[in-house]
Amino acid sequence: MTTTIAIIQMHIELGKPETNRQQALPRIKDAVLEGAEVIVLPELWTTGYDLSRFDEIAEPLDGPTHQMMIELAKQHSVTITGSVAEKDNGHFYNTLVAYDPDGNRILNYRKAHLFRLMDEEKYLNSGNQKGNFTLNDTLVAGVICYDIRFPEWIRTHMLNGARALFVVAEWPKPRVEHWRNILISRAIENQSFVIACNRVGADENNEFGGHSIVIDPWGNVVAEAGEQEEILLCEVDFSRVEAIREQIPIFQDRRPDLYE
Ligand SMILES: NC(=O)CCC(=O)C(=O)O
Repeated sequence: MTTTIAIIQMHIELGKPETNRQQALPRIKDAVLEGAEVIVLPELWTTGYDLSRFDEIAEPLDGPTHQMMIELAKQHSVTITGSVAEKDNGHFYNTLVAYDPDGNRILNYRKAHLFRLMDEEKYLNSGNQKGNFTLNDTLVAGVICYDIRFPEWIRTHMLNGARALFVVAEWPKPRVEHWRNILISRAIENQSFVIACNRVGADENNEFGGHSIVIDPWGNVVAEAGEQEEILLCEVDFSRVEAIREQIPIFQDRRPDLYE
């Protein structure tokens, strides 16, 4: 059985949550019309990296962005995911959430590795929980941008049994080859689907690279966007993971006794 995934590769207006929500809306509706069952939005898709204004624009987990995601999920019977600037008890987080078709929050993952090159460590707290969640009956994982540079972090999610890695990002254009190569490596070494959404456009400091991508557990790129706004659609059959994990049983052949 396949699942239709839609990756919304969009521009994000810096520090303008309501504008970004309104700009995402028609794209999400188009994705639904195309048959999407799972909709993936970028990292910090309502605020961008306006970190110094998070006191004004970050929201608690019942804020307007979450209400919108819940309503869309219920109205269109889809799962919807993306990271949102979170404010909790005076602390700020870059938090990846997912809502199922009943509007239940099935993922609440705070970015674990903060990216110094974009000043995250100055403004944000890091999370310390994994991003595993269940999509229909399939265990998957969700992480945020810089997290993909830490193969051991991704591996811990895969050792829990995840069959797919969802990634949301604001990944700058000058390093887009790192993005592609790291994601392909994470797919091959974990024999997992990788479903990754990057933004496009620019803010005051960075131009972003697009190239949202879907990679199968053999490492083949099965769908890839360009550098402009785009809805990237892809059918994914999560059951393909088993056959590849049987053919080359890396999870059985691991030698954790040697790795510490
Ligand atoms: N938003 C991010 O975490 C960017 C990570 C990045 O650009 C990298 O090179 O790593």
